[in-house]
Amino acid sequence: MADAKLTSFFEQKTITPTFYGNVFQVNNYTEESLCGITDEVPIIDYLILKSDDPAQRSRAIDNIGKASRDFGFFLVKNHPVPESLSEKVTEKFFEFFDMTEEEKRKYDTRDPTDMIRWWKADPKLFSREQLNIAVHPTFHCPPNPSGLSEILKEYSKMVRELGLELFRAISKSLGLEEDYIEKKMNLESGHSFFTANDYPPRQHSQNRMGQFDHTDTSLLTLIIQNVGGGLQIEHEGKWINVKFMPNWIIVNIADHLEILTNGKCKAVVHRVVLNNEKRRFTLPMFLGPSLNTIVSPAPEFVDGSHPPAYPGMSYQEYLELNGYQVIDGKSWLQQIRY
Ligand SMILES: O=C(O)CCC(=O)C(=O)O
Ligand SMILES: [Fe+2]
Repeated sequence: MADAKLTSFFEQKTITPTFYGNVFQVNNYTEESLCGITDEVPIIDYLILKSDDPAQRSRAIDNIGKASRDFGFFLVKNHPVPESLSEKVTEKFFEFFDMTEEEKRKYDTRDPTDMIRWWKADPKLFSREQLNIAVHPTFHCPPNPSGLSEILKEYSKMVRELGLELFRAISKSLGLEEDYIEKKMNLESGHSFFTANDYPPRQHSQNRMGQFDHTDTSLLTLIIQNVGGGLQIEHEGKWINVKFMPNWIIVNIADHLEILTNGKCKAVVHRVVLNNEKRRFTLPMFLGPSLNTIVSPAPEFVDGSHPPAYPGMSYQEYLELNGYQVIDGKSWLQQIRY
């Protein structure tokens, strides 16, 4: 249940969850402003995180902590998810997106609580087709194309396990027990979902936007892509083009880790511009708390000089208030910060 401070917050402010309604903002983007810059981003070597040498492990944990605080973002290389599995899952989703619009419309339900939802953007605003699938605690998947469900289940299990390892490392980097986040956020019954994103290449699109600036609603997001060139993260007032090798996994710190740590970990603001030449597919897995977990800044992160900066509410309420999406292309989190 929302706390009193939150209720008064909503009485004072009118937040209208109009989904990507701000056309002015859309037209406001110039070609130049979408270019982004090339800069270093943190890279974590998973082999070092799992090394037998405690000194190496603790160096990797420190690096994860630093990346979570300074960037809200890092790349993971040498992780255990096989490249062949990521390729298979990508192929299957391309088969899904290549089905007729009539078949896909079965999932165009307009009900944000549905566990499988397909949706295509108004191409005048931005260019993206997406399929949301809730996979934990209960696994859902469309029956077609055949084979998608089996592959997605296997992939989902592996990425979730990787995510749990990262939660352990983040907990330790914060000076806490390694199962701190796992227990506090009830991850055993954590609500996790995928969004499969299909972006056309630039030359087949009316505009350059794939997704407006936003933070993710989850705790942590783990993403694979078929081709680079598209994702940009905001860091120190600049947009960095995220370039990385095939089979590295992108990790975003998301809203609920920022709320839980009272702002110590940063939810990264990011956006997607279209790849100039290639059709681009990405598959973020959004790892969240269980739907009924009330998340507020934990006592470990609150003191006289760090009062709670966010209201407490359940993950379900947060998703509902958010229309299960971002608002006006802006970070929802920025709007609820005290
Ligand atoms: O497609 C990407 O590169 C990022 C996707 C993303 O940010 C999202 O779906 O929330
Ligand atoms: Fe995102």
